[in-house]
Amino acid sequence: MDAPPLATQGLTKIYGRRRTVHNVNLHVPQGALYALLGPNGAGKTTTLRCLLGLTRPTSGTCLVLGQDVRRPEARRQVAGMIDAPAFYPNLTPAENLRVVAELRGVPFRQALDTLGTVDLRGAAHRPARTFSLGMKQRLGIALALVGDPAILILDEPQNGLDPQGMLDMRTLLKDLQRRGHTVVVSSHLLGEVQQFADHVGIMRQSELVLQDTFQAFAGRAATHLELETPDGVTARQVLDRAGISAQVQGDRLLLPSTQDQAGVARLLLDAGLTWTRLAPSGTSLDRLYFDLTGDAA
Ligand SMILES: Nc1ncnc2c1ncn2[C@@H]1O[C@H](COP(=O)(O)OP(=O)(O)OP(=O)(O)O)[C@@H](O)[C@H]1O
Repeated sequence: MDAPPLATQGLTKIYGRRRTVHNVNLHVPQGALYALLGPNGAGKTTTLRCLLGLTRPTSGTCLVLGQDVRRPEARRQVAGMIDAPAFYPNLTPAENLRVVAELRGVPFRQALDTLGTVDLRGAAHRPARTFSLGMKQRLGIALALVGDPAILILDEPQNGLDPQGMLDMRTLLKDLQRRGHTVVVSSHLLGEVQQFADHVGIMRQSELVLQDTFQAFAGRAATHLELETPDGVTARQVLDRAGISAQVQGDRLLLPSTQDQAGVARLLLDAGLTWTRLAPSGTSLDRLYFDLTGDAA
């Protein structure tokens, strides 16, 4: 089996007498858009710093495509942005890219293409100090993309952004994934992460307390599968014939949460039915997150 793009084994970091990361076994699958969630101080940034090879673990290892991140060939596969984006504010994006391209031995033309990916081509020749926070974050990502690393690690890229900036960042993250990058993003905003991540790891007080696909995580919160369809009576008959008991609640049907969502969708489609909503619901995800972390989402 191929090694996953990113993994940690027993990752532990101790600063002085303070244990910041304890025995974390992260597993980030190929092509994932993985959110590392947790309240402030949970140990997310330290974990990401170790994954980027910026901080040496006290014990345990960080593996990039199966190799220790401290090996140069592993380091070349992973890039990112920790805390604030790092660039020369008095230089333009094009000038910043030239500096990074030279450092990484990448042709300048190729480096310049990253501005298209982050939608900053129109601002290529403006000093970066004049940028909004969202533009600065996107410039930071463009710089990380120089050399086309397989894996991107971004520490709270949505922090401090206004709603439009958040939306742009969400779109960019999905686009990076579509372009084939494996992306890891830390956040303390469950509501945001819910809108883009397909995998989730949750940290609390230095430990990884949950790691799963987002769908499975959401499934833990669900007590039932909720179906809204303009043709509830026929839908109920179709489900009944397939041995699925559905309760009627107002204009919705509630199915057991154990039902396979894709299977139910297939049944409805085969019967020529449409629906406006088919999704797990029940205990709120916020509640589940709070129970896991003690943090209000
Ligand atoms: N270089 C350091 N020296 C000493 N303590 C540190 C250092 N870096 C982090 N810590 C401590 O480790 C704990 C975890 O910090 P970390 O930044 O990894 O958490 P986080 O989950 O990213 O939180 P935040 O969202 O606030 O950045 C914090 O209490 C922090 O003060």
